[in-house]
Amino acid sequence: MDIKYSACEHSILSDSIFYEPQMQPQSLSELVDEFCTPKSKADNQKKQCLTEPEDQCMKVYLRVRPFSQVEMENNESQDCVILESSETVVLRAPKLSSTMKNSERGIGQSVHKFTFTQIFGHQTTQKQFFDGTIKNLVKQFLKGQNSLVFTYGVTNAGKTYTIQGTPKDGGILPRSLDMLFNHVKGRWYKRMDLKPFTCNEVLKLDSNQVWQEELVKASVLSMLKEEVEYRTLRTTCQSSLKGLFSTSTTPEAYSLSPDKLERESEIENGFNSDTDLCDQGPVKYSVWVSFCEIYNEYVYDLLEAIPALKTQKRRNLRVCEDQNGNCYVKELKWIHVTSADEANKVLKVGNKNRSLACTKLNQQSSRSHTIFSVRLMQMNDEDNAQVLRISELSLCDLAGSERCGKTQTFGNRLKEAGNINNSLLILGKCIAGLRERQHNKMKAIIVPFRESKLTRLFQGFFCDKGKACMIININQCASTYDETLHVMKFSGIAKQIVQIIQPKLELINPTTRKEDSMMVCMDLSNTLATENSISGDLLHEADEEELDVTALGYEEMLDTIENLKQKLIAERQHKLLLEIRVREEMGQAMFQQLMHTEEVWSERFEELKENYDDQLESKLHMYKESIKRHAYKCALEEIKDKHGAEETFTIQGKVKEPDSKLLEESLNDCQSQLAYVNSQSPTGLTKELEQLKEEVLKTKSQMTNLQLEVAVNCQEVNKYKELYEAKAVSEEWFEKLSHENDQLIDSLKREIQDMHSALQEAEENYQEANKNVKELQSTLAKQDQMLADIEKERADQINELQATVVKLQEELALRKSLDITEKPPKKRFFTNLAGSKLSGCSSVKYSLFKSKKPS
Ligand SMILES: Nc1ncnc2c1ncn2[C@@H]1O[C@H](COP(=O)(O)OP(=O)(O)OP(=O)(O)O)[C@@H](O)[C@H]1O
Repeated sequence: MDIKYSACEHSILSDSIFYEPQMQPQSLSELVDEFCTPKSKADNQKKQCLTEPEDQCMKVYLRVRPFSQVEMENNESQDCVILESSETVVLRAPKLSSTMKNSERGIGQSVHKFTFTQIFGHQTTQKQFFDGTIKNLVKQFLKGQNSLVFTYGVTNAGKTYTIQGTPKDGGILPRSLDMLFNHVKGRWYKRMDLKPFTCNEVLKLDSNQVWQEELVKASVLSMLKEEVEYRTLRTTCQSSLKGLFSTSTTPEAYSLSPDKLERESEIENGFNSDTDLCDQGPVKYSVWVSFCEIYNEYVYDLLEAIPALKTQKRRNLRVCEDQNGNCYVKELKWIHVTSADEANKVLKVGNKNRSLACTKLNQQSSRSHTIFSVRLMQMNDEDNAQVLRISELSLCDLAGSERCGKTQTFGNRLKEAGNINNSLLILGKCIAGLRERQHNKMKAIIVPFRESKLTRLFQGFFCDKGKACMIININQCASTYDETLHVMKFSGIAKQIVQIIQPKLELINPTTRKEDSMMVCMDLSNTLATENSISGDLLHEADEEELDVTALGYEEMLDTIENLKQKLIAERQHKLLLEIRVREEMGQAMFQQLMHTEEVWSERFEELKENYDDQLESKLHMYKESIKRHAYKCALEEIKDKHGAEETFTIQGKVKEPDSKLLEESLNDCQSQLAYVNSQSPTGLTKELEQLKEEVLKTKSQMTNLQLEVAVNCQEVNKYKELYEAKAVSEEWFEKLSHENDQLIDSLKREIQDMHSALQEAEENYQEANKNVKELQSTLAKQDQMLADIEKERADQINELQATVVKLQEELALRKSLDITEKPPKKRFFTNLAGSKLSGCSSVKYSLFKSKKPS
């Protein structure tokens, strides 16, 4: 099929896409089914989307991969995918697909039609695809817009090919890097002392931290084990260290291919991202990249070396939130790069670690989501740099989607499969929820971003802080038709999402690095309030956020404890429910398998029974016939011997008369034999008789054999009967198992209840303790008050005493002066002195007595 399409972007709804908000789909396939709708409903949705400005709707592109040689040989080409136009594709179910079988049974249709922003056929080159899809998004990224691109499709559909491409023909990622570095060429912010932390935060690094960054970069690039480059890097690193960390490798170090040059001139002719920043002087750039993967709900840094020992685990990273509610991967390595070559090397290192991890941990690449991110920082001044803005471009290669809901595995593997696909399911829910929220602005719609790491990291791009773009990759193979159809249905809803970005106006002030871990303290209560408005889901809230409790006050701490308690309860309940669900699913799967086994055995049993019945019947019939024939022959012989040939004929005629149809054939036989006998000599007849006797003997032995066979068959029938009985026993066992399961579920429910009551009790105890604390606090306050009163009283008494002493001293001085002038008799002076002392002491004693009064 030769299809060339011009780049045009229309936003027409898929005919078969619909989301029912009231429903809570349980699996991806159910969710996908939710998206299918009768035409009338889809038309309503179509009208709604058409009211939104076209360029504000999320772009969803479709890329169809060509057949491989092997696929052609395996008859995979059955015209399942028909590209009708640059926006419309028709999927026609092949004969053996479940979709076809279902449609034959009257469930669903065998032909589906979908529309996309643009469709790219199997002959589209990497350049055509880049130009027609991501190029504009990269332009916007260079202008400061956060952008996300994610590929979605079944395994082997061409997702990695689309993102990374081949060394000779790069995909959208290397092309975006080329475009970026061509744009910033010669306008580098040469120092490494400013590092973007999130899209709104910049860290100011001191010389030691810059040195550390250089070392990290050198160690990451050295993982490629390209000796020459490693040596160059070390020299670069050493020279940069010598030069007080002032410069990095020069951006001019990489050569420009003709392709690059072409793109460069395109950029220069096509747009200038600096136009709206020109009033702030010449713009300088700094580029940082990271590469991580989400496997089984664990985030791993792909730029971190895989542990050499099998016993050592890979370090999994945490997803945290900054003060503005932006999610980021804590401790993820961000490498400062100055050329597309360096960025490509980082990509190679990540890929190497990814593939190594695959062999070591027996993972498959399609089971993890990988995210390559680029942060572009724009500054206005070399000496006193002011950060104008930071933008982020993330390219995500999602895991193959066909495992969703289809994995009929048991036990741990079932759990694992559930984990792996959870993020895809939640992504679908988020996309559906977002559309619903936009559609029903008055309603508080829950968008469960917090339910998976992937959607937590995607949240910003979906919620006013950036733009997202989806690439659907499909192959045209008949064998994966059903999965491909799911992917197509899944993608449709995304096209209806409207994305309006809040403009960033303020300059970003660099902050110093707080701690090595770059932990950001958060007011959890505020976060919770915001979160509730966003998701309303306590279940997974802030489960991994960092919280500096020392920064919180007493009341806040109590709130935090309360919140954490709630979350713990919710988490436990969620885990229990999950376990119950998994057990139920396992039980159901086992039950189905048993039912299936039973059906197969019953069918086989019936078949065998019928076969043996037929065989027995035909053999018995044969016996009867041959015995009859033999008896008749014997009878004729006897008659012939006794009465002669004439009589024999008359008897033969009589026998014939009653028209015994059964014996007609035998009689004819006998007649011919008789005629033959008549024509034969007596010796011939004797011979014939001998032969007949032999025949009788043979028939007898045959009969014995048949009897033996019947006995063997009976044994076999008994065996099957036994098997049937065994099946009944296994049914019983299964019933017992399900009974045990029920009991387990009951006990788990009881446990939940016990936990509830224990928690309630704990809460009551806690409240009582709290009350006691409050009482004690009020008593303490009263005592403090009393102490203050006593101290005040004491101070008064001391003042009083001091006043008395002063008074006495004055009196003494007065008396002394009087003594000198009047010289009264000695006796009287002492009497006076004693009298005054006594009065002073009594007052002191009195005040002391007062102060000692019990409080
Ligand atoms: N447009 C294309 N043109 C030519 N070959 C392609 C194209 N797309 C994919 N291929 C080839 O198809 C194969 C599968 O592609 P790829 O590995 O990208 O699939 P995938 O969807 O990433 O699979 P997985 O989910 O397992 O990682 C590769 O050999 C790739 O080279």
